[in-house]
Amino acid sequence: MSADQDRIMTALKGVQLPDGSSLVERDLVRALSVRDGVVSFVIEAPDAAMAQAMGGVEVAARAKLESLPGVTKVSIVTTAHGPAAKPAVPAGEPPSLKIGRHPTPQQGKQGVPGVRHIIAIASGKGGVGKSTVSANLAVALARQGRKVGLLDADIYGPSQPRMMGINKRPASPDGQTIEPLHAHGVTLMSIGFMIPDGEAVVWRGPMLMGAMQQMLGQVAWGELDVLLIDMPPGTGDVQLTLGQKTELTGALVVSTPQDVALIDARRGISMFEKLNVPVLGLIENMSTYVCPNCGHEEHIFGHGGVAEEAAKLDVPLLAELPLALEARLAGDRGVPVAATDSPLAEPYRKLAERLVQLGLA
Ligand SMILES: Nc1ncnc2c1ncn2[C@@H]1O[C@H](COP(=O)(O)OP(=O)(O)OP(=O)(O)O)[C@@H](O)[C@H]1O
Repeated sequence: MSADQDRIMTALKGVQLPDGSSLVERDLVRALSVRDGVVSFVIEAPDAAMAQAMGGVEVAARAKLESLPGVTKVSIVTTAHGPAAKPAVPAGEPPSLKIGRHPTPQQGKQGVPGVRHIIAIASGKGGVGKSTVSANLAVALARQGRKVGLLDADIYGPSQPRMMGINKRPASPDGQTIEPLHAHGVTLMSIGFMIPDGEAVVWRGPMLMGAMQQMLGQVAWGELDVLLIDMPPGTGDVQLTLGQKTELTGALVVSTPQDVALIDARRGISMFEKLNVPVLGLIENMSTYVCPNCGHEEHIFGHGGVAEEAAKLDVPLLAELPLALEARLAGDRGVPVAATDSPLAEPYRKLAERLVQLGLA
């Protein structure tokens, strides 16, 4: 624990619970993070009733911390550990499926029963089109008759509900397993279906590890040829957890040809190498821009960078995907362009075909 974290924990020792004990004494503080004066943590109450009684405690904890020198912002989320009280749970909703619990101990890397390949789709940098590629590739594989799952693990901004055009809370008839949703022939699960906007952003290591374990192990994925995981950008806790704890077939790294994107992509690739996760190939997105009016082709973000990087790393450049307004509009509409008859579906069809030929999907 860092000196900053120590200081916060010491202050929290003075925050009393209704029964006279303290947050620290009862060991209810989770995922404490202190960065640039911003303090965030989770109060994990033992049950829903106690979580509800925590309102005053949250206010007191916030006031106490805000009075400390150097603290500029305090963000606290209260969650309940274990099942909610029965009457509070509407019928059909999963009572014991609180996503974001602590991980259960696990020996070594684990696969998902019934799933042949698990492929992480990653990028070094946000906004390069990783979610767009994940959605379209999943749909293109499904159109080729493959049984495909898509797990949206982008805790910072789950975009698959929007891109795949479906957003509702999955059911759990037995209260243990989560039934995934289905869209465009793809079996789909998103962290965004299960938690309120922004909640996961405050999670750190163990909470994220627990959430990933649940999304892989508690979801009834069924028999799949391939499960694609749309990762958060960068090289954070989700990547580490998945790389260390999940039997991944490998990772696909998406980048634009821009130098800054490539520098970040390189960082991502080196992380996967350290975790012994094979980098299956690179995908260049926003490769060229073809003007819809005059047909002129422009390399807006430069050209050839991703191909050079792939050659250097001795991994295949699996696709060069054009920058096209239609692709963005399709994503915003909830019908990925790969699900349509547009010529823009073609590069995704080829990418899917290539993965099947390589025995990866
Ligand atoms: N080839 C493309 N042509 C046009 N627009 C695209 C293309 N690829 C992605 N976009 C658009 O760029 C934006 C960012 O894409 P996307 O969300 O897929 O990126 P991301 O890498 O997953 O970002 P983040 O990691 O921040 O979630 C979206 O609005 C998307 O529609």
